[in-house]
Amino acid sequence: MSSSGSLNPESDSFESRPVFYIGQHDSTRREALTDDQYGQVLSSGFRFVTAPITNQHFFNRVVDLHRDYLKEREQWAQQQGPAAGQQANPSLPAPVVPTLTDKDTSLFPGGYLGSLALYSSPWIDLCSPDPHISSISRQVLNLEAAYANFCGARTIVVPGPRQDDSSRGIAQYARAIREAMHVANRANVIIHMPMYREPGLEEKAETLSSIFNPEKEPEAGDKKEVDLFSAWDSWNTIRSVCSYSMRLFVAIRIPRRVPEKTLQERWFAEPLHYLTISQEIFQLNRAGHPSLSRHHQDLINRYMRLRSIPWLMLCDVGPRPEELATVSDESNAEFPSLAEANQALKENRRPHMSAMNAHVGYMRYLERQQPPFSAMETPALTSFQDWLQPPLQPLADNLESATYEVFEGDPVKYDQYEKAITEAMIEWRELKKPTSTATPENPSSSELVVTVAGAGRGPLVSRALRAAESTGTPIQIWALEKNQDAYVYLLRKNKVEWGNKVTLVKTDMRGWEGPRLKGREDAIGKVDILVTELLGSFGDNELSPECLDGIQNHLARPHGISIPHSYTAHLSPISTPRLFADISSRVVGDPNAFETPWVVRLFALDYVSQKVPDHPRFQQAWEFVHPIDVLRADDFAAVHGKAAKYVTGGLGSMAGASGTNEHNARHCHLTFVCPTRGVIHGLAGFFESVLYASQTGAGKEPVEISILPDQIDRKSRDMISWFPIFFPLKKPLYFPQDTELEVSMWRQTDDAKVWYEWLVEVYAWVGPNTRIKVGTSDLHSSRKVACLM
Ligand SMILES: C[S@@+](CC[C@H](N)C(=O)[O-])C[C@H]1O[C@@H](n2cnc3c(N)ncnc32)[C@H](O)[C@@H]1O
Repeated sequence: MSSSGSLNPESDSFESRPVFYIGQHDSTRREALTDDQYGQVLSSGFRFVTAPITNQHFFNRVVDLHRDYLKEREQWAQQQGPAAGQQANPSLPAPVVPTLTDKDTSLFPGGYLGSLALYSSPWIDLCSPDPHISSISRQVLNLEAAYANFCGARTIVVPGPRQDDSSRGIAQYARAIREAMHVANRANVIIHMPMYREPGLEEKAETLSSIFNPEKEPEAGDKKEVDLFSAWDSWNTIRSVCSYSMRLFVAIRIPRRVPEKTLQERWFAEPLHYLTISQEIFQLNRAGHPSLSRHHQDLINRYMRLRSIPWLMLCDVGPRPEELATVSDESNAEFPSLAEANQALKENRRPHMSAMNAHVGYMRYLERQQPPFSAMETPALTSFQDWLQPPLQPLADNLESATYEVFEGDPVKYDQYEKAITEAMIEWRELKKPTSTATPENPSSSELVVTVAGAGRGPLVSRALRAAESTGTPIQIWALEKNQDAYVYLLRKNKVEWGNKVTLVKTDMRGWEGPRLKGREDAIGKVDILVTELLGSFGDNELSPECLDGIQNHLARPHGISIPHSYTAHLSPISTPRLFADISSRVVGDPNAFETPWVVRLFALDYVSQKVPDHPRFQQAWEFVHPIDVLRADDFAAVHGKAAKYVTGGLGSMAGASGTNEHNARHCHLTFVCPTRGVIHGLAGFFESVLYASQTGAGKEPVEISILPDQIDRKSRDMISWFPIFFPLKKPLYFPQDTELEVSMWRQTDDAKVWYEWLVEVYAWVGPNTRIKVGTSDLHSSRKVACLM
């Protein structure tokens, strides 16, 4: 059979897609499968299977235990007479579930047990208001968790609470899970939750509560409005009580009706282990085969893009228990009937192998229909998803060649810089601006003085040379670099590639004396176009403003141009439970982990705020524009000398420093609107920059770069040089619906260091004109990991 190029791994045009890992769960299964049955399920296309930890025998034993206890209590009450006070004594003995025996389970260590997903008993009710039932349930869970852990289980699936209304029940459930995780101290625990409580899909299987305290079905009129976020809320309580353990995951049941995007994105950010799809979610297509709606397909495609791809668990789609009960007899397999052999031939399998399960077959089809990985989803880029990196210390540290090589792998940034330099050169000529090489003898010299400061291995120098050539602009060019090793590289490149056209200086740009122009080496000249790329994920966080302050006095006035011309920092509050868990796990070794702005390719996140008029989802914190006309540092240097600095190590310049960097301090206060309830774990930070803004007044678009999610495609599509920055919160901040999140952020400096401080406050609307404060974070500060100037 020929396969189209994009699906044939041998072909050059092969496109890869996320792989579906499909498992099977049977909600009526009360015994683990035998080896033969297991083999049969695998050969029908599944890759893994669930197994109950205990069996029907154990269930019967527990039910009998409770029944006997109730009987005993009644007898005791009759014997003791009507001493109501004694009967209500909470210290009276309650049922204790005896330890498991070999009759209670068909699981034993070894074999393929590690590849099974072990299912704890669905008939317990940890949320029960009946203290005996909740206690028995907790004991059962602990016995099962301990035994599964003993057997070497990697995953234990625990059915989630059946409803979310009782906060008492959810609290009991959450505490019981925490205890079970302590008991099963190695295995991952996965809570099986619905995406939301979809009417008609409530779990009906019997529980201890339904056996002993049957409730009447709610009347039709009792039906409440569906609260889309209630199941997520319960999950949030459970994982919070479990301190965001990295061993705790969630399996979500895909509903029949796919909910709105906000809920889909909420779950997208959670540690999803399984997506479970039960038989009733599938529709039959015209040919009678199972299929899923377009909305379901889109949902699955979205979740399959996560770095840890969730596994798919198909529930109750066969092979049916009765099919498995009649496990193929070897002799039958060797001598199949003619009809069986024919059918097997049609299905391209050997006669004794099971037929491919129709639902698995359909999922394999969906697997092939997924959009192929894009250029932004290479394995290297994907591996950076949600991976925390401490930000660079560009002044204190020197980068390695390999780091520069990574920068240079992204042509988009350099293309935009080249475009900006090109436009600046063209407009310089159009506007007939004088150049810094002009002298009384040669007043109309068109030779521009260009300086690339912080040249690294030289890619911007190459782009500046290319812009000069393409625009026919004569230039004198300088390249400055403080990294001595990169300087060696630049010297070589000048000889080999640039024909010694570039004047290289190994210096910190803040201490550079300025350009000595050709033919006038005894005097210091000025720079017409200053090109720098000192930008961090938040724009100013790698101290571009401070470095540019130190070199801008060499820029020709009034015509000199800085590329970049300006940059802005932007924020958005986000829910990112996985990063919170990751940072929490680092605190022991790194006490500043929660006060460090991390560079991270944010991926599994939920932007909790909605765009409304005047309050966009991404809001500008502040801006820096270059050059600056008046600098206090220049006045200070004139009085005290260039090298003088007064820093007394206070909390800001007001505490004793001379205040020469105070103009680079910033503050913002932003309001984000959240119509639905949720939780935030920190602030996502981004930047954008105008590299060059046209000066001709002809209404030309500025040349820009941006990493803002809603701007990057328009301004610098596919640019990968910067990942966002993440300002974490020490404690997750829960907020109700109709909330405003007020974010305050400061860029602080004491003339020797730069750091950020951030604070989030939660205000809830409780009336048309009344807002009350319902939560606040600590004031966080990155001063202990500040950038040194
Ligand atoms: C982000 S890298 C950019 C390198 C190169 N321009 C590129 O785009 O590939 C910033 C460079 O500026 C240099 N740098 C940072 N601060 C500097 C300073 N004050 N003086 C001179 N070089 C500096 C760093 O060593 C580094 O090589």
